[in-house]
Amino acid sequence: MACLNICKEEGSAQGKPMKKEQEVCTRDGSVDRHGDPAIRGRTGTWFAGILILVNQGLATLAFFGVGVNLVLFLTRVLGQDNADAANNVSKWTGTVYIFSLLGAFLSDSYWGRYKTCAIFQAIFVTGLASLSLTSYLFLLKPRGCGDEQTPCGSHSTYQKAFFYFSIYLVALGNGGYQPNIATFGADQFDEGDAEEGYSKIAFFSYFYLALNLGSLFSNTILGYFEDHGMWALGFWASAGSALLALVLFLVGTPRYRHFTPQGNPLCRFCQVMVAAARKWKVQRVPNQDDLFELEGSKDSSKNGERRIQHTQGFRFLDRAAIKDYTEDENDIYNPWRVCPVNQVEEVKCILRLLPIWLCTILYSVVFTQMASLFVEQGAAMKTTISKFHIPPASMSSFDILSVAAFIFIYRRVLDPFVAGIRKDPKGLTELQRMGIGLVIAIIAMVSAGVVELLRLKYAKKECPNCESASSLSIFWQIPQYVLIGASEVFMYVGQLEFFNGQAPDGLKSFGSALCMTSISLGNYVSSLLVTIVMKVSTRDKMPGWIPGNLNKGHLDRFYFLLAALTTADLIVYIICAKWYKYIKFEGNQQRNLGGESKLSNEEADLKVELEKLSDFPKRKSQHFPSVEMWRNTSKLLSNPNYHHNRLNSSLSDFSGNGFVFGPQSLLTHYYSSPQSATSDSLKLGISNHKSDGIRAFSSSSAAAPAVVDALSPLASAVQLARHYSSCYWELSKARLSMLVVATSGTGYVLGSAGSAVDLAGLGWTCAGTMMVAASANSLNQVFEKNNDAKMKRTRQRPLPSGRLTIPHALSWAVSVGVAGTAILACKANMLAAGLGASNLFLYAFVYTPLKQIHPVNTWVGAVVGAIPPLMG
Ligand SMILES: CC(C)=CCC/C(C)=C/CC/C(C)=C/COP(=O)(O)OP(=O)(O)O
Repeated sequence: MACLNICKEEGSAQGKPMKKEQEVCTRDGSVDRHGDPAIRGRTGTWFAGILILVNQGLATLAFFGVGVNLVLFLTRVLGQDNADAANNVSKWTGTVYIFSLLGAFLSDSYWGRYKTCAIFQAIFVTGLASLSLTSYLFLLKPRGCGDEQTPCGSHSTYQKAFFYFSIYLVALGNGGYQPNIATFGADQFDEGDAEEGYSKIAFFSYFYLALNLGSLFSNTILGYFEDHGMWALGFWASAGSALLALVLFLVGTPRYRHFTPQGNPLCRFCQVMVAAARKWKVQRVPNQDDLFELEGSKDSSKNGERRIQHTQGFRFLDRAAIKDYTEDENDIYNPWRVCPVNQVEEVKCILRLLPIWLCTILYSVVFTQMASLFVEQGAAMKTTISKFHIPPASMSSFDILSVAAFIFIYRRVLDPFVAGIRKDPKGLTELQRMGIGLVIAIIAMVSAGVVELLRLKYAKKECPNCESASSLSIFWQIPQYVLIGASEVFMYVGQLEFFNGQAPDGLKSFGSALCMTSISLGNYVSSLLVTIVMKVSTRDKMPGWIPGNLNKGHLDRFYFLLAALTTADLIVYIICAKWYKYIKFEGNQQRNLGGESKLSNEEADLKVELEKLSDFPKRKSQHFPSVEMWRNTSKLLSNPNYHHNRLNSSLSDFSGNGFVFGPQSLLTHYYSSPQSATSDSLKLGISNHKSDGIRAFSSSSAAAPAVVDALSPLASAVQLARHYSSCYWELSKARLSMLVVATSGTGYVLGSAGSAVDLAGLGWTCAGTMMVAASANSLNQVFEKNNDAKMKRTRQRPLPSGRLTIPHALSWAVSVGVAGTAILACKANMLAAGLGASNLFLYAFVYTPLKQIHPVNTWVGAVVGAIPPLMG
């Protein structure tokens, strides 16, 4: 009601007709900083979201600026031995994750996410500043010590105490802030709105990307300085970055949306358990109507929290909601005797999440290998290219690049592709994605095992007695890093979305903390596993699988063991995922992120109508819309809720997801001007309203067969051929590709200087280059469909104009790309094919995503342009 009032004031204050409630206020119960219902246009969404993403990137940079080389600091500066240093780092890392539970608890119960983030970030900055100061003033003595050659002097107990106090402040600050910032970012998008719900899902991917980019900077640049003894610089840079992150966070204060904390969840949990146990002997579990519900102001759902639908599982807990008092006692109910259904369902939700969460721990065991055994394996390989040394730990940059590329591939290609195939805008659910993450993790472990086998083979052949060395290049590790990066995108982004979306409203931060604790437990399980493996494998005086000298061990077997364990975990996971029931809310409070439905009720109705309409192209004998279709359409259009913008945004939402429905343009056409839809244009499925007057086919190429039925066979064949050839021409940016071919051909001719030009070779090289360039351009357009739709220059391209579907364009791109590379490989040489394929990758998967992120993409574009002459 409060929301309605505010919205009324909004409308009348401007002297305009009053806007509808859902257009102005958020529908998820979020409030602004004054506690009033949040107004959609003034709060949240991407302004707040981007601030939070940048804040996360900077804070991660700061955290890893300390974490990445802490073990080196302890050995070189504080003079600890390797084992003590490793132990201290493990304790410190573990503490970060324990503090994450504390942060989640405080924010869910009392402080709310904004306050918790601000307080813990302030602690984080204080810890970093104190660490920088302590190091600079007391620990880095004599000046310049702490690199590989110069050890530092001894330190007093006070100085060491200051150091530990500082790094544990950093742990407290980061731990308490981390789970809350992810959830707080997600809070900025209203699930009740289709567009914002979609942005919320995107937010989790970008959040993970920001996290990775921040750590990339620390792993490479800060790591380099610290490794060379410039510790104070590294720590001050971290402190500065954390301070900047905090300032940016505070800058967004007026724009944030908030959710009111719901009180101590531990207490609510215990109440349900105690109340259920007290009524253990109650025979009959009543039906839902007999269960206790809070009414009026006591109902937490009036407080922004949605009521969870009653579910059938864990029925013994329903006993907690059996009323065991008479009606007149209603006002003074004892929460330790009877609990409302919503409270009981909260407990059930968490119990359902636990098996899934347990299955994710083994994935984290695989993930942690990247920071430990992968590095040791890399150190035992050939780490030089000519005179340049590649630090084995820096190979994790491939993981980070892979994360960036796969976030993009997942969001722009795979999800729309799956949605297109399933004819369902949902795409993959979080649980499915986490399953895919496990599968990729298994492949990564197999790949690491195979590389280790090869490494051992080379080591034994060339230098049987060498200490941990092999002539196999460290670049053979790239696939395992890339695969781990890909698996993270599916597993960790899926996990973030899943635990955040599936946790009850009062426990959202706890949901994010579950992800963090899974990583931390992965660390502990990993060291437990290593200990067990070493104990078993060192029996009978054997060196064991993972000895100091890896050439004497069998790291390959350890990787294969992990692959086998992850496979077993995958099987258990599938069973748990099948058993899992997504959270559902009562009435129109249905959530969008649950995977069951990403649509609000309004959109769901619209989708049903559209799905009926989408049958149109399949009914080949019907060239005119059926009476039922007309009725559905007019019902849809006469409904005032489906105002123009909403309809269009819903349509573009569906098509943005690759959801194929034929009469999209038809429907938009009807809606914008029902009278102008001539029966001819309906019959042909051709829309006449394109701005450039081009008669284009209707939005989906799936509609083409229906169109063709209306014509004579020959005319239809010609029409189809013209349609597709013009689509492929435009998709391949044929004129640009021909220019590329010209540079490649010139290179070929210049390269044949002194001898006659082999014309056949020239022809094949040009053809191959043309096809690979066409493929690169087509992929570029697939990834840029949504952006192209926004610009006048590009909105007529085949994908944004709806003349071709994404799966169709992808099939074309893959076919010409593979064929072109094969032609170059067979008819030119492997170098040309390799350059062509790499250039395709560079343009489609590096330049294109970078284009939206940073102007540095122009440099990548320059390289892309420079490679074709080299191919020639
Ligand atoms: C052999 C091989 C793979 C060659 C590739 C050559 C190639 C495609 C060069 C294009 C280079 C480039 C930076 C184009 C701009 O794309 P854009 O995305 O900025 O253009 P847009 O905005 O018009 O889509």
